[in-house]
Amino acid sequence: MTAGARAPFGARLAAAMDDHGPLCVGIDPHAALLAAWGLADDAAGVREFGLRVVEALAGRVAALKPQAAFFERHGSRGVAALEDVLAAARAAGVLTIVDAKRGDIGSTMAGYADAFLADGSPLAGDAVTLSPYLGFGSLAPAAELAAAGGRGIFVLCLTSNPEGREVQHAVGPDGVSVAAGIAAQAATLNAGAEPLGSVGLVVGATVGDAVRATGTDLEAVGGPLLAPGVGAQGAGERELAAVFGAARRQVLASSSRGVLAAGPDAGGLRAAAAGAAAEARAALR
Ligand SMILES: O=c1ccn([C@@H]2O[C@H](COP(=O)(O)O)[C@@H](O)[C@H]2O)c(=O)[nH]1
Repeated sequence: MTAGARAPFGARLAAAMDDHGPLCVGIDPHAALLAAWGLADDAAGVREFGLRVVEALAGRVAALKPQAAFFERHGSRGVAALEDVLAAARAAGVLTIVDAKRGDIGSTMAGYADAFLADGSPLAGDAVTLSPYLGFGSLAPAAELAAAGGRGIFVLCLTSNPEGREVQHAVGPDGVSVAAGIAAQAATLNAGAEPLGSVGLVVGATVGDAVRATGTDLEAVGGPLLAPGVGAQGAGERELAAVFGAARRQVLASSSRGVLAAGPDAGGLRAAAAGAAAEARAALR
């Protein structure tokens, strides 16, 4: 599909969430999961793992989120496996968020943008996760390329791990927390976009009262909120509802191991994803 023909990512994601529920399933081929699925811990194993998840869940969940780290740990062949998984997802018509968490000075960010967001790149997904800790403005090349091609970005804001607080809760001389500042800059980029902008944030479902504590206005972001931490990290319906409050309709809950542990049987994966999607829908309606 050419860039001109592709609707904005935010609109495509909103439609997919309406159709399938607010759930993204991560493709995280951990060594332990590969063993449990009877696959080798090598590039062929992660490729087969990813292809099976795509085959089982395309058309049944709003998005899939391959975790680049588990492919990269197998070197160039692992990266080629990620390319194959992304190609299969593209062919199956399921949205992909490449969880790569890239961040660098602007001129290098342009390289990452070309890798993960350019038409024709074998590593391109529909969106990519980015780290704003070299300054939100350093992400501009990715935000611009994403917007031009109908793709999206998800910027780390309040991550699901407890260590994130030391950076994300820090308050600057203007009295604004790092997290709130990131959210405000995302809101500026999404201004006027309906029904959802294409600049999303990552806000873990495990963060407790961090949204309030940091003064982060998630509703004003106007973009999707990718919420990892569901399932294996302990968050469920109660946490999703409590963390996101009035911003709940923007939330795309994300679970990897919580669903993947039900594999390799496609029926098991589908049942686990359907259960997680139903829980997310109930929590976020
Ligand atoms: O704040 C964050 C940002 C990203 N992640 C990623 O999501 C999945 C979570 O996997 P589970 O098996 O569901 O715990 C993983 O790829 C993380 O790198 C996150 O957990 N928290």
